[in-house]
Amino acid sequence: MIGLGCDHGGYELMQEVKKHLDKKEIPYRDFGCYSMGSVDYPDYARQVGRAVQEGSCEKGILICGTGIGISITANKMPGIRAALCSDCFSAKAARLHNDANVLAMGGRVVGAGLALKIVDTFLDTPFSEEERHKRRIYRIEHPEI
Ligand SMILES: O=C(CO)[C@H](O)[C@H](O)COP(=O)(O)O
Repeated sequence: MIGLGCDHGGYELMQEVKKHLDKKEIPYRDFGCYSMGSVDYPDYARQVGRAVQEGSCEKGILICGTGIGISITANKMPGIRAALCSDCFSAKAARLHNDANVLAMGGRVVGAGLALKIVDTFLDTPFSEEERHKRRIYRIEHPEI
């Protein structure tokens, strides 16, 4: 299950992402927003972040205008590793190296064609399980080490 969240700046691109996931029969839960009306992105980042923290969603996709505010918010939540991506190389590395569990994108930054490729790359790439990456990820949540 993929958790989806956006603000008004990401709403249109999120509709494209939803159509794409529908075509691929990938299940998702849409936490909103549900229109182009102006909203506050922290509300949606937190709902998706909580679903990923609790395990009801395996991964999340967050979209605001730039992807910046929504990823900053998600990254303040323990256990959430949100990667703001505008290219497939970063999306792949975010999974391989960082075991990112949330993909963030900017609806005013990337076009739908590229965004859907980024989504596919993110969802299809497993974590590398390499020791150095595991150690570094552990250290993200353990600043005392
Ligand atoms: O990208 C964003 C946050 O990082 C927001 O989508 C953006 O700030 C919304 O702006 P506005 O209220 O002017 O439409």
